[in-house]
Amino acid sequence: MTATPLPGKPVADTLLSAVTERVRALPRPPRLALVRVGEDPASVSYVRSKDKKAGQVGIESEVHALPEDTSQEALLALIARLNADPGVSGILVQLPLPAQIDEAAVLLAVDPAKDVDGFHPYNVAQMWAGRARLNPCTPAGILELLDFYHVPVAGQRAVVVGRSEIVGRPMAALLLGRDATVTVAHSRTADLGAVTREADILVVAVGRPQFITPEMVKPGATVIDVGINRIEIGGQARMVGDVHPGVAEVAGGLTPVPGGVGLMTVAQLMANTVTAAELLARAE
Ligand SMILES: NC(=O)C1=CN([C@@H]2O[C@H](COP(=O)(O)OP(=O)(O)OC[C@H]3O[C@@H](n4cnc5c(N)ncnc54)[C@H](OP(=O)(O)O)[C@@H]3O)[C@@H](O)[C@H]2O)C=CC1
Ligand SMILES: Nc1nc(=O)c2c([nH]1)NC[C@@H]1CN(c3ccc(C(=O)N[C@@H](CCC(=O)O)C(=O)O)cc3)C=[N+]21
Repeated sequence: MTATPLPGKPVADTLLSAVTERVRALPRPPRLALVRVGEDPASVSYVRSKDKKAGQVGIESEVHALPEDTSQEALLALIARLNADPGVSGILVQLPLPAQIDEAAVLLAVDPAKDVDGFHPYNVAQMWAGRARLNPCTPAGILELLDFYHVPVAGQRAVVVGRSEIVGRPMAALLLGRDATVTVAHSRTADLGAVTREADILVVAVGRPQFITPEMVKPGATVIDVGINRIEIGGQARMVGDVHPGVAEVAGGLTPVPGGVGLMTVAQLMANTVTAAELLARAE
């Protein structure tokens, strides 16, 4: 058996054309503020692609690139200014932040109504309660992908490997909200393979190249590979996921890397930005 490939592109394109329509229906274009601290090459490239995608769907964007040695005070001052600016509908602070900055304090400072990442504690609580309007982009994008490919979620056994605040935990919350039976596995999980083999839907966000091997997967399962790992093979730079290619021989469906979840993350950010702008326009 060979798994059905589940590419992100048709899903992202469908989501983005709906976003473009919603942008046109607004009195003025949404504006997305992208904040980056330092020059981490991955962060530079992600922020650039978010900036570019915004332009393609009619969302205005502004990139605030701050030096590596920016103080927490200076970053909080910028966020306060963006919160107060009625022209700004969404604010994203690219993670990770340099060590001198307390990430939790920064996430707490973003106006929850403009928190297009869904990382503010208020939005996190709303999400776990099953009533958030702004959900974290990667997990929300994964649900869009499952729906697009008609993968049933309600009543299914879902296993999420990884418990980060940006992927694993919110993924578990959203799957629970869709009536899956959810297990969260992590580095202290005993007999990980036995746990992952239970999954009808297996979401992998570990950050280790080709970590999930074929014997860890139930035949026919849907496998979502969130991992982005840059490695060198024979002197060639390559991007690989957290799932071993051999899993395609066992799984029923598998997302590619690149071209899978990453595209959904960026598309969902545009959807969240237009949602924030709609809420702001309604409140006026
Ligand atoms: N495609 C996309 O849009 C996105 C991709 N990513 C990618 O997804 C991956 C994960 O990202 P992120 O969640 O931020 O990563 P983190 O490093 O924050 O979290 C990794 C998680 O994996 C768990 N883990 C590590 N080793 C093992 C192990 N041996 N067995 C079981 N669990 C383990 C950790 O467990 P513990 O908590 O016990 O330490 C932790 O919960 C990365 O490759 C990242 O680049 C991230 C965001 C978006
Ligand atoms: N506040 C915050 N919000 C985030 O959403 C956030 C973050 N911080 N920090 C880092 C992670 C990572 N992330 C990705 C975005 C796009 C791709 C993406 O576009 N991937 C493409 C191509 C990747 C490439 O070519 O470099 C793909 O998988 O096909 C991947 C990963 C968002 N993150």
